[in-house]
Amino acid sequence: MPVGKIIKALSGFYYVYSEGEVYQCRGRGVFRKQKITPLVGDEVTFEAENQQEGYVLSIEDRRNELVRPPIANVDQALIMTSAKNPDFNPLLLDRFLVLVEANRIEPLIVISKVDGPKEKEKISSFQAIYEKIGYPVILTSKETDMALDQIEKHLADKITVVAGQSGVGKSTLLNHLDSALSIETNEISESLGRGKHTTRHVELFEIAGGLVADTPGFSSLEFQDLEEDQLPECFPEFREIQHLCKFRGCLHKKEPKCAVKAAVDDGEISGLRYDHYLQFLEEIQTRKPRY
Ligand SMILES: Nc1nc2c(ncn2[C@@H]2O[C@H](COP(=O)(O)OP(=O)(O)OP(=O)(O)O)[C@@H](O)[C@H]2O)c(=O)[nH]1
Ligand SMILES: [Zn+2]
Repeated sequence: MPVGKIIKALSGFYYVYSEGEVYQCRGRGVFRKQKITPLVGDEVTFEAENQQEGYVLSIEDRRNELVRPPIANVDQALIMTSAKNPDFNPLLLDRFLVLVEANRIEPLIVISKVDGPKEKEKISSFQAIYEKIGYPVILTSKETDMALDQIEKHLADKITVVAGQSGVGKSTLLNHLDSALSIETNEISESLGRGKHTTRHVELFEIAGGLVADTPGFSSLEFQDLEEDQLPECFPEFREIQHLCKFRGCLHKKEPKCAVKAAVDDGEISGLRYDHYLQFLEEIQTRKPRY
């Protein structure tokens, strides 16, 4: 039975990529009965007489599953933030990083609009914080042609979604990565008077030996599904030393003999990251229960 990966879902068809060819498939009837919806990113087995008429027969277990956009098995999130316009926002960056970590997705941080020495100076201390944690950080600007070769190196063999605040340059980057994508950037969509974020299908595009979603990911930045004990797991620099805390399940807040707090006091862990952690923890602890 051939295996492949769904790279596009549109009008009830699933487009399965397998060994260099794309097969247009329908889902098996039993999926609807079992309320299973195949997703872009799914690893599937299928059968097809020809490239127009196939059936998806089974879906492999998913490693993760994003809701908006609906994509399964995402390996990497390219989190884009800008040095200016909009202003660099480390709180928002940490929010993205937590959501990405919670979904077992690897982050790649791209800071855009580092157009000159002034911007470089402004973000250098932040860059150091994230690189120390082990996150890759790539700086881009118009002049350096968006550091495409550096970014492309991270795309091979992965499914990547691009995430980030409005206006940071996600569409600009995607268009540079593959001009065939021709995604509307802000200026164009505004001048045409069309609303942004019009509903469109999700599609994975092959770029630099990997697959990149053409629709930005993580539209909701709330920690809806995250419990308080999962939050420290989303900070790799806490994860690394928390076995040294006196209490198992230490939330690194008021507990005595907490290794994380000690590391913050020593400057080993960034105080800014720790402040954001406390803010997120508070948010989770005061969240209204859902029924
Ligand atoms: N100076 C500078 N401007 C940039 C850079 N990248 C993008 N821009 C500009 O930033 C603006 C917003 O870019 P977009 O690509 O539309 O941003 P986006 O993240 O896709 O925004 P949304 O579609 O609203 O989510 C445009 O005017 C771009 O020309 C950069 O590296 N340097
Ligand atoms: Zn602790």
